Amino acid sequence: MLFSTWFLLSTVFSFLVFHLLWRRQQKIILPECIPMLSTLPLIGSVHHFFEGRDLVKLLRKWQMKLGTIFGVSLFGIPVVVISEPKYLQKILSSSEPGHLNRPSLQTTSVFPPNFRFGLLPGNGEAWKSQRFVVGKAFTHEALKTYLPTLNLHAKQLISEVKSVLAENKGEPITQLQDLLLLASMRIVIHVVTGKNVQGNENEESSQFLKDFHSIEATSAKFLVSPWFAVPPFSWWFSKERAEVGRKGANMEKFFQKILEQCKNGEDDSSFRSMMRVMLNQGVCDADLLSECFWLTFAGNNTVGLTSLYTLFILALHPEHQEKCREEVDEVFTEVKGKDGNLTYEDIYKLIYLERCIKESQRRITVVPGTVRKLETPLKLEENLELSIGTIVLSFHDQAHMHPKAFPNPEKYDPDRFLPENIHSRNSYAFTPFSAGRRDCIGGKMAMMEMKIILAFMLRHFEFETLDSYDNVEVYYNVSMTPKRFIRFRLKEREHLNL
Ligand code: HEM
Repeated sequence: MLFSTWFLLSTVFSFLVFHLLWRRQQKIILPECIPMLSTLPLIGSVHHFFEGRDLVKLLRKWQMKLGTIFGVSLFGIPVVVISEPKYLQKILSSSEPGHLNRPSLQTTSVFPPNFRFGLLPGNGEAWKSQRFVVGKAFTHEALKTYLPTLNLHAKQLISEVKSVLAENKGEPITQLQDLLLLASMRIVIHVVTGKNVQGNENEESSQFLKDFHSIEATSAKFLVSPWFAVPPFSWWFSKERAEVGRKGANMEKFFQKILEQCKNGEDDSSFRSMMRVMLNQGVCDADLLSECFWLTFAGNNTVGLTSLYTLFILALHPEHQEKCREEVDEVFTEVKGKDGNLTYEDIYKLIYLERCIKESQRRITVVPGTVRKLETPLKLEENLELSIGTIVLSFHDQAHMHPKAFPNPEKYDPDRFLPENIHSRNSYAFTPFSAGRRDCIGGKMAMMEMKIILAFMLRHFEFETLDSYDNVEVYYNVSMTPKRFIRFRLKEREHLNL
């Protein structure tokens, strides 16, 4: 009896899935002139995903074979992958509401159910009004007020690196990645909530950090496979699902407590946290807490990893490292007498460092692609139009290696970002923070943060690495992450008497 019920249910279920996939496959087709990965009935090109486990490596391989625009079918859903700057411009510069939405697939379902609202997962009118609200926390005036916080955490990072060096007694160190990720996490939480969670003295905040890292790791595990295009069966039946729900509830309590303090005027009054900015504009508690989660999620790994790759690449190129350090030393010499804190004006003087960060972002693009789901057709050329329902994947990773925009793309050359060179190429050729109306809202803050972290690091240490471009494998884990820790050798600049 039990078996026959089970058999009947699974037959009906399989039929429904089959029917759904079949209908979907009939509906949307890509223009014929776009080269496609070969397809099989129902599953489309999904079998190709078994050629390797790293999504970005696969996309690079297919691009080599098919060109800077190609199509993939995921169970009948057409995906167009583009890395040609003129096509990136078409999708990213569009302000047409039907070109601004991200596909709401598995992406949100693998996160805690209480965190469904926010800029990152949001779409349509709700996204538009939230972008206006959150935008007020990212104006130049607001960014200036975050500077003492950024300096504070950069100094804390230096003392932590010094402790690690003392423990390692001259041996190479592998802890830079963890230390940079922790620093960028503390910064973003501090700026978002107004609360400093530095140090492990507070059990509540260290539990929060643990829960957050665990949710990041779980979401990465589920988001890196092609199954993201279909309802997340693997997620519904996973053991992680209940865990994520529980941790999400704890994290909400953590944010809620800070919100109560904020409402009672007990928050850090030296600047207006993002939480306060939202509160002042009347965002309801549930939405506000959810947005705090997404801002923290978007703004920690990205900054920590980009800082790590910049230090690694500067360690590979001592001549550029030295030029950055000369610039940093000059700025710090002038800084003396201002609590050793870098000001907004100081940061603007770090021009060569900024060029090196950008060139590092070009070589290793931490967010390799961005997606949109078309709700109105998109014209790429006079006779090339993508229809409603198509997913457009802007593959920034490969746009950054386009030889026309970046001749000899393997070469590390910060001068590519001299003003005259920037002006001579399509501005959509370099888009680490994406571009257009739905670009990274935190891009300017991230650049400011990275410049402060790296300026302090270069001021205090000289960097060498035991690794090379060839043996540091960076794989897609939502952000591009090193497969194993990069090995550094650091020399403290004691002679400066800092
Ligand atoms: C190096 C650091 C960072 C990189 C490389 C980066 C990159 C990106 C990219 C590529 C997007 C997708 C844009 C699109 O779909 O077109 C994005 C979105 C976003 N980022 Fe960042 N990001 C960084 C740091 C930050 C920081 C520090 C914050 C905030 C504290 C932040 C908050 C966001 C938010 C909220 C979105 C969603 C924007 C929207 O949909 O309106 N990011 N970021």
